[in-house]
This record gives sequence, C-alpha cells and structure tokens, in this order.
Amino acid sequence: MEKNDLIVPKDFPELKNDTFLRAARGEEVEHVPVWCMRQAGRYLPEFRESRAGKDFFETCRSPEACCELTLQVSIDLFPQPLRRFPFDASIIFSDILVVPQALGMDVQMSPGKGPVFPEPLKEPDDLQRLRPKVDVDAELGYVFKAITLTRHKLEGKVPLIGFTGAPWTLMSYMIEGGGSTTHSKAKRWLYRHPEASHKLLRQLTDVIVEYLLGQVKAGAQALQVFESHTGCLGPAEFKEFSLPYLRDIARRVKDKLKDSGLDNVPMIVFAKDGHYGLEELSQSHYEVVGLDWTVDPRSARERTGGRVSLQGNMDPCALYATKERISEIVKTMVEGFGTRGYIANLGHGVYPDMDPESVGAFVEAVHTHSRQLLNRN
Ligand SMILES: O=C(O)CCc1c2[nH]c(c1CC(=O)O)Cc1[nH]c(c(CC(=O)O)c1CCC(=O)O)Cc1[nH]c(c(CC(=O)O)c1CCC(=O)O)Cc1[nH]c(c(CCC(=O)O)c1CC(=O)O)C2
Repeated sequence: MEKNDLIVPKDFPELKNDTFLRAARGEEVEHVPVWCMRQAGRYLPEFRESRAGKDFFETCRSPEACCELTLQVSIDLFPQPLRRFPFDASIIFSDILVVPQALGMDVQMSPGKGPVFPEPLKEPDDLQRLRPKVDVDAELGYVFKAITLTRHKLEGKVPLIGFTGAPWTLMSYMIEGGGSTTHSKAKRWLYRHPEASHKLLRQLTDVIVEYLLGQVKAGAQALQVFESHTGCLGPAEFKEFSLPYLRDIARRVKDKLKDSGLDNVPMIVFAKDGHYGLEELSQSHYEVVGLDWTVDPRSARERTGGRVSLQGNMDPCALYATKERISEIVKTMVEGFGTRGYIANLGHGVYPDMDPESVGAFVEAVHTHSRQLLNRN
C-alpha cells in the first residue's frame, strides 16, 4: 500500500476479531472481549520512551505519533513483552481536552500536574471568548487523520474505538482550569448561572456531535463518551445538566450517520460514579453502558434490564494484587455480569505505576474464565 493510501478513509483491511463489536450488540461470542481505558499509556516503558521530552498535545496533533502509541499495545504489532496482551479492541491515542482547544481555549499539559488552562472561564461573559462556530475538520482534523492511519495499520486485527469527553466533564475542566476534587467553581455556575451553563453545554454538544461523526467517517468502529465527572453531581443536577446532553449526542450521531448513508457504530457511555443514573443511562440510545467499580455486576444487570450491554468494572487498584488474586477477582466479575452482552474493562484507566504484567494477567484471566463459562453452558 502506498503511503498516501493510509490517509484515505476507505478500503480498510477486513476485521478479523469482531468479538468486541458483537458483545456491544449483545450477540453471541466465544470469549468475553476485553480492553482497558488508558491502555496505550503511561504504564508502558515504550510509551514513556517515545513520549520522553515531548509536549503532550504536540504528540496528540501528530497522526503518526498517535498511531504508533495506539499500535504499541495491539497484538503482534509491538515488541516483546507486550505481545502477550491480546486486547480485543484498540482506543485511539488522544485526549478529551482537545475539544476545549477546538473551541479556542489554551490547554497545556503540565508534567506531574496534569492539564492546565491558563485562562479558565470565570463568568458567563467569558463565553464570548469561545469560537461561536467551530470548523471541526480544521480544528480536529489531526485526530481524524490519526484514526484513518491507525485503522489501516491495525490491519483488521481488532476494532478501533474513537472517543470524546462529554459536555459536563469538559465544561468543568474549562471553568476549574484543571483537575479538582470538589468541582466547586464549575458547580457554582450550575447553581448561579444555569442559563449560561446550558448555553455552554449546548455549544459543547454541537462540537462533540460533529467530532464523533468525523471520527466514524475517518474509520472509528465504536465510540466512547467519557462523562468522568458525574460523581460530583447529584441525581437532580445530573438529570438537568448531563443526561439530556448525553442523550442528544447519541441520538444526533446516529441520525446523522443514517442520513449520510453510513453504518451505525456501537456507542458506549461511561458516566463515572453515576450509579444513581444507571436506569436512565440504559435508556439513552447508547448500546453499551460503562461502569466504574462501585457498582455490583448483578445489580447493574437488574437495573439495566437487558436493554444494553455492560462494560467494566474491575477496580484498577486490583492490578496491584498478585496474578492469582487478579484471576479470582476476574472470575467473580465475569460470573456476575455473565458472558452475553458484556465487555470486560477496568472501572477507570490504568494508573501510571501499574505493572504491564498485571494488565496481561487481567486480560488473560478474562479470556480464560469466560471461555470456561461459555463451554459449560
Ligand atoms: O489524571 C487524570 O486522569 C486526569 C487528568 C488528565 C487528562 N488527560 C491527561 C491527564 C493527566 C494524567 O493523566 O496524568 C493526560 C493524558 N491523556 C492521556 C494520557 C496517557 C495515559 O494516561 O496513559 C495522559 C498522560 C500523559 C503523560 O503522562 O504523558 C491519554 C488519554 N486520555 C484519555 C484517554 C481515553 C482512555 O481513557 O482510554 C486517553 C487515551 C487512550 C489510551 O491511552 O489508551 C481520557 C481522559 N483524559 C482526561 C480525562 C478526565 C479524567 C478525570 O478528570 O477524571 C479522561 C477521561 C477519563 O479518564 O475518565 C484528562
């Protein structure tokens, strides 16, 4: 294949392992598929080496670098010892904060500290600083290129997942100016400036819809929406400031795919710590609901009533346990969720100090225990 063909989003290699897509649609599988949030990242020596001394967002803007970082964890394409992680899906290397950048905000990644917005939004008047109309192709075309390139280079081994931050989570970063434990500056807006909050949430939603659509057009085979800051909202605020936008995103992406004559792709909503909203999330036009580790698998099944597939939810810290203990924890988890309509994952991303060997043990345990359960039925 010519180099230029790798940036054209067509003639992709045939998909060989569609287990993840089948599980997302609730279809029969031979084993439970597994992937990890933050699987391409910091816990891998290869990642640290290739990222060393480079600006994070500069890396995100390089389709070749994103492709290489994504492929590092995908079967057969990376050097030992990682070849033993047979993940069933790949997630494009990027970050949720590229969307506030597309709206015109400056975001920097401060080593050891995390994302920093030098000039966060303080008052509703600051909304005027945002681009009123975002040309998503111009601002985020580098992500689309990374997706197309990666989809070609994956050679159909596993499907490629695209992602975005959800409106409330991005709004809270834009107001807090970085990470926060209370999110009190952003929540102050919800209570003091509800109209301006809705205006911002709508503006983010419009960009996110185009962004996700562009990712599918570029080759993403599934989409995950990260509402990582659900836990600081109560049920009433969630219903007013998060859920309607999550629903709007899924509905509009699906409608637009149909209008463009494109196939539907499974969509995953991950509202971290949003256990109170499980029933509503399972009726929000997403095929899959992602769960953090505070939710019991059996009760999640009951509360979502077979309407969606479920994804999750081992406590990432369980990766500090021995391989034997990881295997036991995984067995209990897979038995709890059952093997149908289930995608194994952690309840949140892999932490930087985790041992790649433990990630491998997690993946292997999911495959082994689920095969045993399926053979017994
Ligand atoms: O610590 C945090 O997670 C929050 C702040 C943070 C973000 N990007 C960041 C950092 C600094 C850091 O990770 O140290 C900066 C960031 N983003 C990313 C990385 C690489 C890694 O974590 O290993 C890093 C660390 C960069 C580095 O250390 O060099 C890449 C990233 N962010 C994200 C994803 C999607 C995914 O999780 O699979 C992915 C790529 C996929 C992959 O690596 O496999 C998504 C993301 N980024 C972010 C959030 C919000 C999290 C929250 O606020 O609770 C979220 C969504 C979530 O994890 O729930 C913001």
